[in-house]
Amino acid sequence: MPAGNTNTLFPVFLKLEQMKVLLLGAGYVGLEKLTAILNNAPATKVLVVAKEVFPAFREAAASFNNITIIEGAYNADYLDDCDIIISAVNDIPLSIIIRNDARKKGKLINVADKPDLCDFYLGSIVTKGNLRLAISTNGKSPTVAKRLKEIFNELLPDELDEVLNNVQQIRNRLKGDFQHKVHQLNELTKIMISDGENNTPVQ
Ligand SMILES: C[C@@]1(CC(=O)O)C2=NC(=C\c3[nH]c(c(CCC(=O)O)c3CC(=O)O)Cc3[nH]c(c(CC(=O)O)c3CCC(=O)O)/C=C3\N/C(=C\2)[C@@H](CCC(=O)O)[C@]3(C)CC(=O)O)/[C@H]1CCC(=O)O
Ligand SMILES: NC(=O)c1ccc[n+]([C@@H]2O[C@H](COP(=O)([O-])OP(=O)(O)OC[C@H]3O[C@@H](n4cnc5c(N)ncnc54)[C@H](O)[C@@H]3O)[C@@H](O)[C@H]2O)c1
Repeated sequence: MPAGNTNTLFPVFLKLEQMKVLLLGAGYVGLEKLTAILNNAPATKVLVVAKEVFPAFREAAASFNNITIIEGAYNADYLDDCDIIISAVNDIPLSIIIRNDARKKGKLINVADKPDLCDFYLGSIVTKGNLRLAISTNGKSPTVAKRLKEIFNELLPDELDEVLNNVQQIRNRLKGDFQHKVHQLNELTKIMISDGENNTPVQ
């Protein structure tokens, strides 16, 4: 392990729209997590189970026909027909029960705002067209993650999406073996890491 690397989280980008998410709780935190899902992967099938559904939550879900809401208490059977779980029930003993039920059934769970109970964390997300950056502070400070998102949003040019589309077109047109293609694509994109003055790649 490289010296000083204390963050052992392994980042992945899920094709959430091909999955079924169980969201437990439809209050303030539940709404934050629903919004995170809908902002990033709007066609995801989400089953929401909550004893009480807050009006703002209902309103946010209303225009999506892929969100099903069941008004009722949690029961472990709900875990069976889902791929991953996000729990926002605002009740620590219940959250521990849900986490243990998920473990027994081999399902990954995020217990909102409870790092010790999570199998994975949600990240703070920067999107420029096809480009997506996910930021985590290893759970140290979601507020800093949010600020970094704002900084990257400002810093990254909107034209990046055009660059991605252009390079993809060139990639599709390139002939030759794999190594030749890799070389061509690396030459083509060298300018992105040059200092602009003398085209020297930044080390
Ligand atoms: C990134 C983001 C994604 C999302 O949720 O979509 C996210 N939290 C966001 C915002 C945010 N959350 C909180 C505040 C209030 C200020 C503060 O407390 O700092 C703010 C800021 C705000 O809202 O302004 C409260 C909070 N959150 C956690 C704790 C518990 C603790 O820290 O121990 C507490 C205290 C609860 C309490 O005291 O009651 C824990 C987690 N929150 C995480 C993710 C995971 C770690 C991510 C990482 O590795 O950095 C992790 C571990 C688990 C998880 O929930 O997945 C989203 C950014 C949205 C954006 O980009 O705009
Ligand atoms: N900034 C704001 O606008 C605002 C507004 C409200 C609350 N808050 C903050 O948000 C926090 C509370 O939000 P929250 O989302 O954690 O709690 P919450 O009370 O808003 O929501 C909890 C959800 O879990 C559900 N639930 C509880 N037990 C259940 C069970 N056994 N089965 C199924 N569902 C169950 C509830 O019905 C509810 O839908 C507090 O810290 C509060 O200060 C902020």
